[in-house]
Amino acid sequence: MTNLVEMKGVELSFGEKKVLEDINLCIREGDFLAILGPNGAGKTSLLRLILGTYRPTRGEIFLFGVPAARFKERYRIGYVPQKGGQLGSFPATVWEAVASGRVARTGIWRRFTPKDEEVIEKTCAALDLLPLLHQKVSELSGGQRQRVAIARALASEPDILLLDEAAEGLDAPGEELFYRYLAELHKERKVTIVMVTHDIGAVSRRVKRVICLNRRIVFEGTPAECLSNNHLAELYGAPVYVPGR
Ligand SMILES: Nc1ncnc2c1ncn2[C@@H]1O[C@H](COP(=O)(O)OP(=O)(O)OP(=O)(O)O)[C@@H](O)[C@H]1O
Repeated sequence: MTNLVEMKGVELSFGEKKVLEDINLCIREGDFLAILGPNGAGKTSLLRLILGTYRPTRGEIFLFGVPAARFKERYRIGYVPQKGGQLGSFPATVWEAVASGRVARTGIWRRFTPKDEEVIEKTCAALDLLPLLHQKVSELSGGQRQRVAIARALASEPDILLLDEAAEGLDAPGEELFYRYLAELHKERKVTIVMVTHDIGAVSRRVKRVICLNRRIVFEGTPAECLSNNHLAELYGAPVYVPGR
């Protein structure tokens, strides 16, 4: 099985402040992984290392087998930032916003082919965005914008999708649709999924593997192992109530 992401002895510091330490991590093709951890644990920073927006202070990162600094095929990594990034001020329609995600694959100079347009439309359909295609993103609700952010990340047909608290702000039907779509992406389109989340209930039901992060990786295993051994209480420093357990 191919390693899509490999981190070896990775450390990240900002000045004197060590944000991540001794990170050894493999994300393999077909993984469905959740990263849990308290506020400030370094979860977003870990995603940013994968995205190449942060460089490690120490250690090595390989993306699809290539050293991260030399990795060019960025479209293979889809990213949904916390709260959908700055999509709220996006001066564009839903279709344009999602299409801008496709540009990561096509490059800015090439016109869209019918196949590009088909992918954009299918992605919008899967996230129930077809009725909103011509609306301005700035006029949407937070949950609708979040779906646009997810569709935008998927429009480049990435091999791996990084989601930073992406279900936050979705209502119950929106959340159900979101998880159903993730499961389908993972199963049918073989997209590898890495989600940073605080939603332990959702994690325990849906993912295959959990990583608990608090500057270091303090646990790695199945959701059942994570829940059965009090790792969460240790991680968060207090007992954790998990709905449905
Ligand atoms: N560019 C930066 N410059 C300085 N410090 C930073 C920078 N980016 C992150 N940090 C610090 O790194 C630490 C980890 O931040 P990070 O956002 O990765 O945590 P997190 O686990 O995602 O937190 P949350 O659950 O609150 O989103 C924090 O103390 C943060 O202030």
